[in-house]
Amino acid sequence: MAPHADDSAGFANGYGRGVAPAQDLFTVNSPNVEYTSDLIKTKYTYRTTAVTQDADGKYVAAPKETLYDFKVDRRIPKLGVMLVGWGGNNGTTVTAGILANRRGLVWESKNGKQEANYYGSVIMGSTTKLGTDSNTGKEINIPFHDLLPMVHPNDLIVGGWDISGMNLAEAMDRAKVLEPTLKSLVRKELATMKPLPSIYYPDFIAANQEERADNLIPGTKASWAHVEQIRKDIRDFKSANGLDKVIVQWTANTERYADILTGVNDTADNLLKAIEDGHEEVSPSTVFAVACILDKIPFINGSPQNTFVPGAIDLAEKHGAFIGGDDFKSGQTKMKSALVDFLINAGIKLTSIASYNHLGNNDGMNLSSQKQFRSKEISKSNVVDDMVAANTVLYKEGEHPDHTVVIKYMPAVGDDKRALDEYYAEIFLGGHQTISLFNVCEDSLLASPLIIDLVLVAEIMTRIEWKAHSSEGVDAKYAGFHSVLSILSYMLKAPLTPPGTPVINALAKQRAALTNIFRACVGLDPESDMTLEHKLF
Ligand SMILES: NC(=O)c1ccc[n+]([C@@H]2O[C@H](COP(=O)([O-])OP(=O)(O)OC[C@H]3O[C@@H](n4cnc5c(N)ncnc54)[C@H](O)[C@@H]3O)[C@@H](O)[C@H]2O)c1
Ligand SMILES: O=P([O-])([O-])O[C@@H]1[C@@H](O)[C@H](O)[C@@H](O)[C@H](O)[C@@H]1O
Repeated sequence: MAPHADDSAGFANGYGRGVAPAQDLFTVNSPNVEYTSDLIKTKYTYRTTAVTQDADGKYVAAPKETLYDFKVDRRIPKLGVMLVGWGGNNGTTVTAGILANRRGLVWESKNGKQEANYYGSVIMGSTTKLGTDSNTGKEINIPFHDLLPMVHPNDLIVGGWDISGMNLAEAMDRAKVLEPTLKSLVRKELATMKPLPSIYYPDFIAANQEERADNLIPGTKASWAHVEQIRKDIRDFKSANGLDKVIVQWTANTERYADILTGVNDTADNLLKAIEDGHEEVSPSTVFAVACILDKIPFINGSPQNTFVPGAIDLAEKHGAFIGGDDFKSGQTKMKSALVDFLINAGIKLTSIASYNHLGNNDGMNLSSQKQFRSKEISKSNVVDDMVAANTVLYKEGEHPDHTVVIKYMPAVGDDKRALDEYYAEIFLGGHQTISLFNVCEDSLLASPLIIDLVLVAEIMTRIEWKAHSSEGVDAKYAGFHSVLSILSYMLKAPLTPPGTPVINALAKQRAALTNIFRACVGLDPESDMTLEHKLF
């Protein structure tokens, strides 16, 4: 989506919105924070608790301090986002939504006039506590987006690929997500947008998707030509739009899991060779991931399949490229990750979770195929594991609640997915608590803001570097965060983490990690909510 004619001013300095650092909402007054025209440099003391066990097996907890230098590039880039599956419900909805916000559109709805907004985006729609007013003692909260110099979604240039050749206006109609009055205001521009042809390996998605596959790059299994075509598409998109950076997100259909095969996708070299050899176990999403990794283009997987086979993670680490995933956490699972966190941390023993949902969009049709459903069942089921394992008072080793996930394709409800959940728990003295939820999730209107959050966070992470604080005065080199961006977990059902590191699904912990890492990058301690200033006096 080329920037709208009257938006050219938004790119005054050719480097994004040209928002001068001086316009930041706040500055930090600290000897550990230095501002230059292009950088925020901080010396940060990371405080944790190291736990060991003594000879009697008793825990010994010791405060631990690690000194880091962080560096944030304040210059906001002109950013493009390329969606794989651009012609889908999410792709068309997020594109129309960015356009509507950029233009400040207002349209008639059954409830009266509706203004464009970014509700449902944690970055654009929520606030975070900066601190406490020194005079009044009141909390000062600021828009999350202002915690760090992030790209504004109104400035995103959107493009992408789809196996369906429908232009975005026709695809928007096919999606049946948006109000006709809004569609009429964006139709003209969306009609000028046509997804690039994509790769299509029929065995990886449901057979019922074949009828829309009319916009294809030749070849039905992995090939180096496919990798090179995708790399070229990204280069051309970046050049045609005068972009500083591009981020790619998979919002195409859910694929079946790829088998993990020694000698095929277990290492970077084997994966590259498997693509060269056209191995049938390399999925389209993994081909896209490899193409992006080779050019250090951040690639995020919004679907549940195992795009990031071990060889892809190995390749990302070798190239210092960012990857993130899996599976947008938009409705039923987001609710679950908050509710289970609350119940178990309240000492209530969840013993059964039944999650049923039905939906009538194309995603639902694809998921009506068992292999694709299995990918989704895994991501929707594992979300409670960390919370259960952390509570050894309620659960013995290996014990966990019964948990079932059902998804049924019911065309009539379209994108307005119905989620029905029952949470059954043991409470005091043999009592039980039963919680039943009926949750209508307008899937694409919930997922689209997450696509934006994933882009904004992944992009700022490309402008943050760290190094261990040199005690001997010898400057170690700055480096980026680990290739696997686990900081994205708040937006994802099955968070990808660096190999061997724990998966955190508790929603509150995920948001706290995002908040406090950003706070550290401007030299502020984690927000503890202790508010001793209101408890000691
Ligand atoms: N709330 C949500 O909508 C939500 C939440 C979590 C995850 N997801 C996942 O996001 C993905 C997209 O959801 P949706 O509702 O937009 O689905 P959708 O079926 O409307 O869109 C998917 C698009 O991908 C295209 N496609 C399929 N294979 C492709 C390929 N190899 N290359 C390029 N395009 C390809 C299809 O033609 C389609 O237009 C699905 O995997 C879904 O499971 C959605
Ligand atoms: O995020 P969430 O609402 O738990 O999960 C959703 C599922 O319930 C739905 O069946 C599927 O179509 C969506 O892609 C999404 O994954």
